[in-house]
Amino acid sequence: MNFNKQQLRAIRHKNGPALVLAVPGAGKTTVLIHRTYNLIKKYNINSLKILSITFSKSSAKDMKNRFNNIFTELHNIPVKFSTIHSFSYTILREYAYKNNIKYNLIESPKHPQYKNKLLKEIYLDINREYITEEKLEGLINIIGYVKNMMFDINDFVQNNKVDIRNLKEIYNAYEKYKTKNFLIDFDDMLTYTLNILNKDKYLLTKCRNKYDYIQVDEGQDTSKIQMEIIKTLAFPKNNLFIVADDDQSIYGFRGACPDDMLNFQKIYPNAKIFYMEENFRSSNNIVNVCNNFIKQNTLRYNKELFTKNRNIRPIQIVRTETIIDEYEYLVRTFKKYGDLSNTAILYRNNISSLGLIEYLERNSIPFYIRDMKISLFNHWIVKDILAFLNVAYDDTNIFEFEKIYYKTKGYIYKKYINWIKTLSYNISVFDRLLQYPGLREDYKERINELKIDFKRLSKLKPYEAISFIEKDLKYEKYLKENSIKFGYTYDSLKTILFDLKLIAKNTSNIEKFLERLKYLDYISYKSKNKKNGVTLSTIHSAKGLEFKKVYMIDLIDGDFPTSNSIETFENGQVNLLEEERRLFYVGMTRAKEVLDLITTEYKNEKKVDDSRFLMELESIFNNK
Ligand SMILES: Nc1ncnc2c1ncn2[C@@H]1O[C@H](COP(=O)(O)OP(=O)(O)OP(=O)(O)O)[C@@H](O)[C@H]1O
Repeated sequence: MNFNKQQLRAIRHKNGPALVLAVPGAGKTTVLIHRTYNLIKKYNINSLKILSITFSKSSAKDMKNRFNNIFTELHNIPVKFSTIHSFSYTILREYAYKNNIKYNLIESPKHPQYKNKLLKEIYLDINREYITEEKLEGLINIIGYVKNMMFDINDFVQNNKVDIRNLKEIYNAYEKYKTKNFLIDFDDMLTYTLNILNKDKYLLTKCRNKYDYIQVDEGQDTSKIQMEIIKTLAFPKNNLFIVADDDQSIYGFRGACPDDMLNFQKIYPNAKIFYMEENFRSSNNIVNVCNNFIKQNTLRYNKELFTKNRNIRPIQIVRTETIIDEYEYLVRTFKKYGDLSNTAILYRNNISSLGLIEYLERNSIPFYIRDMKISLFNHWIVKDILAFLNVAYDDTNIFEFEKIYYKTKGYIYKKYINWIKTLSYNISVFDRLLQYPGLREDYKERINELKIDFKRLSKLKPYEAISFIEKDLKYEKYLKENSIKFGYTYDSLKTILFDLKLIAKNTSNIEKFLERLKYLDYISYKSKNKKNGVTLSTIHSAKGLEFKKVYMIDLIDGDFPTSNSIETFENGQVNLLEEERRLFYVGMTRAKEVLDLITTEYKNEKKVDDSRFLMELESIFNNK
């Protein structure tokens, strides 16, 4: 590979702190790998003395593979690429061993005190209501944010508006329970490690002596506490080499804090700063537009993104009428290509993949889902719909009815449900309700009506059944009234119903519909090992990757950028909207040759606006 001057300078850097500030596709990872080689081969550094820290397990693995593939002659020399968490864990384990403590990690769903389960129980205990999966994810992010930013929970609650009731009490109860039972989660790994390094001089010296060179990839997404650990370890040699692109910082919500990057020379006055502004990845068309796009952010180091690559194809904005047209556009395009392994569909929110999976599968387009963290088919809305259907087929099923009685019409109270549980389980729940002592006539009428509606529901085909639940059984009303409380937009919830109807449309009966859901769930899960299809990924998970062709979908204002970021922007705060813009930029800069930005005019039968980022891009196109 012919390195440019900027890359060579960075690769040859040996001692002292250095920050490589680079643009996307500038070869940050490439430089880090070649510098590692240089340290070992040219400067004769023992490979065991070099610690390279990456953002995620998969990037540690990718980097190790890239290193081994390029430098085959070093394949039997141990080179350490590790995440900050796994590295911290080794320190924590050693400390625990020395002090005869046994910490238990509660991040696995198999653990009896699994973090999510524990938090759900604490939430229920304190707030007297169940927490939804999304809210739980939000709660976990907030806890992670507080720890990663090294905030005190009292200060945090005082200075921030959060939509989790009794956050402070939940946070404290969670901490107390873990401490008492020697349980830790991923965030604790970091807090414990920093505490250990601060109080155990023996371990601190041992760690400092172990590594002479520390390198950090994706420095922009390192959190405050992670940076503290790294700085503590590197001291006093301070042979710290960080590669970063502040424009690609997309984990602010989890505590990523590029401030230390922006203040690097204040922390290390003798630091070298290398700029790498040449992009080797993308066509000239893509690079030029991306450069102008990101310049609209105010919170950034100014860099000039450029490339010597030629023009290939202008970025295309594709406007479709409906989401279905969006899918059809993709299918039509993909059918023209043979190999899809170098193609990606990127989206802001995981939920965008639900209908897409159905459509791609039905059209025999192979796909690979990169970050299938949760099963979408286990979404609570899907579970609700299944509960409605189960009650329709067996109206004695109190357990299923309990999941939905307050989500449908009829105004049934919890006390009625508790009472009817004392009656025979072989009788219809509606007949049992009718026996409730002193029930008013109008209530009886409502319950009778509900009983008839559920009977009717049992006779409908899947598509009609979901529409019936939505409209006639007033599930839509429930979603509308509760969406904000749950922290969603009503639209995003409607999208799930829309996708379910899309799946239902092609099935003739409920068994077939359930089979189809299970099948889609199964192939989505299995697709993890199938890398020859088009890659489906959130932009967050596509970080660091590159594809010849990229299709960004669902580019609708309110979804991307999120309505929350728009609202805070309108109230004078730019940071959330700027993080959205960076995310958009990360998505666009994954493309080498083809970049299509796709939006739709109607979503859930409602007219929607194009993402404001598309307008910004159009004005960039027009000013050229
Ligand atoms: N000097 C060079 N000549 C040609 N190609 C290069 C050079 N340096 C890097 N590349 C190529 O450019 C692409 C981008 O490199 P790399 O993935 O290391 O960039 P990056 O800065 O880590 O990107 P990003 O931050 O956008 O994920 C890769 O395909 C890499 O092989």
